[in-house]
Amino acid sequence: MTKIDQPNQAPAAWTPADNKGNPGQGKFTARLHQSVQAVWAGCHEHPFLTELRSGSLSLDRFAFYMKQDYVFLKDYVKMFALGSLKAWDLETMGKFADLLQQTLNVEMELHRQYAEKFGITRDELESTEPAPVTLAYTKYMLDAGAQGTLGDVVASLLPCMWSYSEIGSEAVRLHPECLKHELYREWFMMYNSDEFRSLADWCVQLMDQLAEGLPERELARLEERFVTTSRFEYMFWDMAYRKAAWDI
Ligand SMILES: Cc1ncc(CO)c(N)n1
Repeated sequence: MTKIDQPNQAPAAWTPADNKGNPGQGKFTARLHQSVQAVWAGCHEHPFLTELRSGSLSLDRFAFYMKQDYVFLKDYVKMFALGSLKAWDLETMGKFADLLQQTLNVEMELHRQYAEKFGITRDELESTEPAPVTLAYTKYMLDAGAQGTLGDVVASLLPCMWSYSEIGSEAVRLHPECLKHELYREWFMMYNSDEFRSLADWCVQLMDQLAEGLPERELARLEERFVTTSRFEYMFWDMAYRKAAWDI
């Protein structure tokens, strides 16, 4: 397996299969990246992220995001449990088990501490009711993972890691002023960290490995998973900006 030299950049170009049965060229993740270009660009340019970068995002919008993200993380770690369950080799099983333990016991505690800085108590986080978009996103992802193969688990998870890593690194590279806000800077530091980048790279490489030799019918299903959770990523930003909870 080749190392991706430029983290957060699309892997080498991909060409589709021809109609004579010859497979496409290049990495599957290049095809995936291509298929969500408009969706991910929509995320980068969504007012939630443009205002977060400039520091003008209102604290109540960010607090709404933090609370829903906590709900999201609870199901996100269950995807790691599914990853461990569906993997066949000890190395991948162990990697997902590590991710589960690390996210559940370390990242979520950091999330609770970070939320406190916005005046959100631990009780408030624990008792947050999932908003419709959060519910649709997490339950779609868990269902895709539960019904499918390890490929479905990874394809559904990949936009979470890869898009956040891209958002964090592009923000710091192109909009370094995002590190000036006393509260939001921590968020950018986290998603621009080497640790998060290597997590995203690992997930990209695993996706390519799992896609190798699969028939087009299965690749198309994995692509659909990837596109769907990418669209949910967009909707999550939009939900937070509009603070869209249940309205009935
Ligand atoms: C909604 C969402 N997607 C991805 C991540 C990255 O971990 C996150 N924290 N929240």
